[in-house]
Amino acid sequence: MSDHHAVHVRGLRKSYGDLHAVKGIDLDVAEREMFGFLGPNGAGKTTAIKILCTIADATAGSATVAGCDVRSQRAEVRRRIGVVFQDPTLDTYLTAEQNLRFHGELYGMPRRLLRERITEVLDMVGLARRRHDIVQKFSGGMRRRLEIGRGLLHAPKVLFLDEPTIGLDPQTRASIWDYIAELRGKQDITIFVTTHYMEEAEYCDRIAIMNHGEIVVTDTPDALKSSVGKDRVRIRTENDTLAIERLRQLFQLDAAIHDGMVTFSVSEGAQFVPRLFSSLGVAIDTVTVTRPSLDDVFMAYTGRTMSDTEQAGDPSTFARMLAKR
Ligand SMILES: Nc1ncnc2c1ncn2[C@@H]1O[C@H](COP(=O)(O)OP(=O)(O)OP(=O)(O)O)[C@@H](O)[C@H]1O
Repeated sequence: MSDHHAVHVRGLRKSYGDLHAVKGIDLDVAEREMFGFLGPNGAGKTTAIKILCTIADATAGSATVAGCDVRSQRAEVRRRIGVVFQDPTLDTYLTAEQNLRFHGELYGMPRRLLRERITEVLDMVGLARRRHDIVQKFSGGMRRRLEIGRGLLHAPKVLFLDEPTIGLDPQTRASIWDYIAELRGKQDITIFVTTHYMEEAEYCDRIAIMNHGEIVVTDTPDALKSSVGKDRVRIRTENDTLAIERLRQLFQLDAAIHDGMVTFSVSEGAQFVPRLFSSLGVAIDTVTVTRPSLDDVFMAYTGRTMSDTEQAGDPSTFARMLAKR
């Protein structure tokens, strides 16, 4: 039922001539969920988001956003969404406040409400003290935060963020995600975000992995990681040979020494550790548990790693780069 979903998509397709960018995807995003669209360049993420934001028309299929049909209720959808796209769209010669005011006026927000909301969102994205500074003086991270604030100005039900951290350094990326995560605590909002950074998908409640225009799997990051394999446990013990022997006897686990530590794979590693301590009968000095990464997940579902797909030089991406020049 679309009424109970912030985003409800069935059989969505988009073709550019012979190129099938989105090949009939189904998707449900719950209200207040942080939902991630993950995939390499050219997977079709931006195309799908553009359709949901009413910027592009679908070739086939249906979609509702905040309960409104993206085809027949465009204006209603637009009023209910906030959008932050990859390409910066701030007026750098205007101040932070002027950028926000301009946007609010475009949305026909009443003057008093607009003044209050500008104060609120600048506070929310940590730019209250830079309100009257021109954007030209802002760092990349500050600009992106201002764009996110602008996307929130008219109190949207659903916020779409297309690669919100692209081109930013790792530290700034982490701080942008902190702001996004904080937002959820403060606002009654659904966040739909695309990224091709695996580690960023960890922030999402659920993620859909998109590849070649199709959604190959949708689940929570934890469930996806559990689905692809076991955790790796490494222990340093008083007597490694005995520890290996006991692991085999007690738990039927095949352990070996790697980098000076007894290493083995087991499901639910964190839950296994207490049993290990209580039953092994060999003193353990240190223990580390490593979960499978989302890179492992991507590999399992697509047969290649994210970096493989980027290094292979997706010709469509290259064509777009040329087109942008
Ligand atoms: N306007 C367009 N005309 C023709 N082809 C397009 C157009 N927009 C996108 N494409 C193609 O559709 C495919 C999907 O592109 P899309 O931008 O949706 O991918 P993406 O997953 O968002 O990638 P990125 O991470 O690079 O943004 C690509 O092959 C791309 O070249």
